[in-house]
Amino acid sequence: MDRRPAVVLLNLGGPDSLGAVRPFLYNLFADPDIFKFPLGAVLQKPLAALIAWRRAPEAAKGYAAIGGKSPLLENTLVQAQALQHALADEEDKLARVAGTRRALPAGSDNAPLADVHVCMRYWHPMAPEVVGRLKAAGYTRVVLLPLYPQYSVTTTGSSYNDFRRACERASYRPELRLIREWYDDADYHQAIVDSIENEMSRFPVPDPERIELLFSAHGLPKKVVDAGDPYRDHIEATYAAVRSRLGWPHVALCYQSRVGPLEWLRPYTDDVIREKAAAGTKQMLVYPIAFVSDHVETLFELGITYAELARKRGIAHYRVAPALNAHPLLIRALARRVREALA
Ligand SMILES: C=CC1=C(C)c2cc3[nH]c(cc4nc(cc5[nH]c(cc1n2)c(C)c5CCC(=O)O)C(CCC(=O)O)=C4C)c(C)c3C=C
Ligand SMILES: [Fe+2]
Ligand SMILES: [Fe+2]
Repeated sequence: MDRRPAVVLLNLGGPDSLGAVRPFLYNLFADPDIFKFPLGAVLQKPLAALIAWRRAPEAAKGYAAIGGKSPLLENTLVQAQALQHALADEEDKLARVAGTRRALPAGSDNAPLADVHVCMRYWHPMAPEVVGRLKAAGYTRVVLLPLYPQYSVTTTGSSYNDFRRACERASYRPELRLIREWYDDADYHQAIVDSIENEMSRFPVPDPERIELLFSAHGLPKKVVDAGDPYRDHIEATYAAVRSRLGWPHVALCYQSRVGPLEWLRPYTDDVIREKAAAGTKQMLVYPIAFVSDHVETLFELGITYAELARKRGIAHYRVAPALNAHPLLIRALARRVREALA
């Protein structure tokens, strides 16, 4: 039987309990695409175990503060479901527009263009189990769609390598297509603008002239960018596009979530919060520009840690816009990219 293709949403994954924090961190630090230890491949795993063990108690505090686990899987599953619906509507609409509504399988008036699955990099469901399911179901075409709009070897690159390795190990050879990046999508930009305008209305003085807007992107060690990773260029292009669509006067781009002793992309979000506070900012809105799903770095780092910092420094009204999650314009952007990949 010639099956519909599969679309696999790729995301980072997060611990589903406090007990899972350490093994999740181990999986992350053992990945040479995200963290290459200077002492070479032999020591990667023991050092990953050591760092995971040292970092786990601190990291667990963040997960404890947001309900004892990462909400990333739930949020990604909601996105998968929304995309599944969008692909069904798309098929229906396309067939009607073309005047060639094809005979669809019995009982599925709105058969979707593809079946949407989720695959996480560092916590379940991970590539070996997802690949096993796809193989058993007999998919011969698989589109990989990272939920990272901007490409980095540490995120999309790592997930792609991991997925391909799992296919090889399972002797599974579907036609694989990777949607490498989609930071330039106009619907995605408009979704961000909508979300910012919506959040603005919650300030006591809902006036862009009176709000400092920070676009906070996940950071990356500077040496990764210096070695040619396009992530910073993609972030800057996203920032420029959204900024010109939005037209607000007081905006800045900064980078959060640095880990370890290396220098990361600057300016750091906490430094910018301090600077703006010192300059007298009273209303601040933070938009998590590199994330399309809420998780520990938006809910805890931005929503709790930096909120406390801002308040202590005198910023009376500090808000974080939620990530897009299942915003209809985001889902439309994703559906269009899938359709293009399948064309
Ligand atoms: C654009 C997205 C991301 C990039 C780029 C990225 C790079 C990167 N991250 C680490 C280390 C950690 N990341 C952690 C959590 C985490 N990272 C991302 C996204 C990007 N990371 C997400 C979505 C999450 C949250 C997952 C969740 O639980 O919901 C963590 C764990 C949390 C913590 O201990 O702070 C670490 C560690 C590095 C080293 C890196 C680039 C080299
Ligand atoms: Fe990260
Ligand atoms: Fe992080």
